[in-house]
Amino acid sequence: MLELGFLVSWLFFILPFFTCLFFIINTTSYFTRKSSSSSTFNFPRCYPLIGSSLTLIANRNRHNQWITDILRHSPTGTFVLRRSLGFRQIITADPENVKHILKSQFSNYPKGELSTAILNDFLGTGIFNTDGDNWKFQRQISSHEFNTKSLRKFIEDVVKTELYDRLIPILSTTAEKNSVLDLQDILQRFNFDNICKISFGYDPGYLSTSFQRTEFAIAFEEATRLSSRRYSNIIPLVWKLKRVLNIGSEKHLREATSKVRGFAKDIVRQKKQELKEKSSLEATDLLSRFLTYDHIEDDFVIKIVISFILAGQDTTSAALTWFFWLISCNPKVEEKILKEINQTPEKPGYDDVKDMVYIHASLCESMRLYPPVPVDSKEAAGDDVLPDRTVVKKGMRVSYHPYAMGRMENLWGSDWMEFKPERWLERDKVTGKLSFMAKDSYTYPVFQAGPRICLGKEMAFLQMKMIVVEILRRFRVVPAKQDGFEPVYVSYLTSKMKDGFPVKIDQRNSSL
Ligand code: HEM
Repeated sequence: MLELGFLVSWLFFILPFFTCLFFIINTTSYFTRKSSSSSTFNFPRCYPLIGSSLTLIANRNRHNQWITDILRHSPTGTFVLRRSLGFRQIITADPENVKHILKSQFSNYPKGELSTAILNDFLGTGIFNTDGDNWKFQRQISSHEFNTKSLRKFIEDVVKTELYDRLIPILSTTAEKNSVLDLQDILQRFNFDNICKISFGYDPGYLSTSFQRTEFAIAFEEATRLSSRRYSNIIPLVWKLKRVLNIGSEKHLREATSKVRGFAKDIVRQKKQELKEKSSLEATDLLSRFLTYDHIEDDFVIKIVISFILAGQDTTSAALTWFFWLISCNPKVEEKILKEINQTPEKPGYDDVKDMVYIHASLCESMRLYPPVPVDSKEAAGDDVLPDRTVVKKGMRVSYHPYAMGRMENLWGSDWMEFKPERWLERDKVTGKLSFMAKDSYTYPVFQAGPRICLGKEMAFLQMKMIVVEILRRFRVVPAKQDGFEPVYVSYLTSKMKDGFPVKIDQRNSSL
């Protein structure tokens, strides 16, 4: 009944709005900005009141690809997207602008109110969704989780157990039965177990032969998906209204977040008990580390830990899904990877994987084309001018676009569309040894850059390299859908392969 009442009142609002809109479109002139570099490319048309919303809606299923087309045709690599009601968003693929936003003028570009409001119900003021001193404090404590000692422990205890006890047996069975599995789903499960162990010291056992969906993981996925849906509302008022009325997606979001919180609360209670009983317990997970601080309330700790799970959850699985797809299309790269694997010990450790430059380069190259976080936005705290002379007004949303940046000819050359790990490598003329040549982090902001650069970058590489080595050493990953299968890149908060990545697993013979 409440929903019906809401719909009727909503229609009363929306019908006159769209009637006006139709009138405006048909009677007022619009302008189309044309690039000096391309006379054929049509920049989005912009109308009074609704801005470029029509083109935005028309491209909603290929948003990243559409923005990339625009940025590739913009003479400066920057574009001002006019949204509805006069709201403007600057989107850039210019490394100088990225450096300005993420480093030189860092304090002028916080996450801002719009973004934090969207994620507030789910993440509260956890590290991923806060600015200023609160962010600094959380970053400082969390960074202990990423020192060399912790990373070594992570590889030896967490990754290896998940790999040898769970992932490899599942892949072996799939190979024996000649069946098909969704590699994206498997990698997400792997990742979820890992990140829960790091954050909570708790193993949800999500990757298992039964492929059962645990309640916590389902609620977490749902909360992530529904929170990110708020970003795609052309008019933010819509989700805010639904939230107040507790209907539709907002009702589901409330249920999902309360399940996640309830679950996290139980774990905090158990962990506190554990810490009380074993006063000398070494704080090895993030939760224990925060709980050893006085005057921090449980609710605050819960928000930090949930933020952490979100930050590390789907990123490495997204990166690896696209990596294995690219490898299956590029047998020469696979050969070189196998050569590198052949030179490492049977069960490699932290130091072995750290030094694997060809795999490292292949992962970077794969994330250039398919970054796990395709776009990142800030909000201008004050008026400013970007290095390319784009004028920024206080309150504007300013975004940089790693997906588009990985596809810019001026940054990567005319062969930007090729998957070429060699562009990250240099061979020493005397020794013949390959070494990795990092790009500057503003040209390649896949992990963000500057003071807020991803805390888990090194951990992510270690984990991904370990998985690549141990999978490719034993198996060949073959897409189940052959002939002309073209996966589709979609993004929520992180990127995904639409409809998953169904694969067959072929056992390799032992000589590689
Ligand atoms: C391929 C894997 C990964 C990629 C591409 C990636 C990328 C990113 C990006 C783009 C951000 C900035 C987000 C923003 O502020 O809007 C970020 C932040 C962060 N990442 Fe990652 N990430 C990865 C893996 C991980 C892992 C495995 C962890 C933890 C175990 C992690 C922990 C964090 C944290 C805590 C932040 C917040 C840092 C801050 O705001 O100071 N990330 N990451």
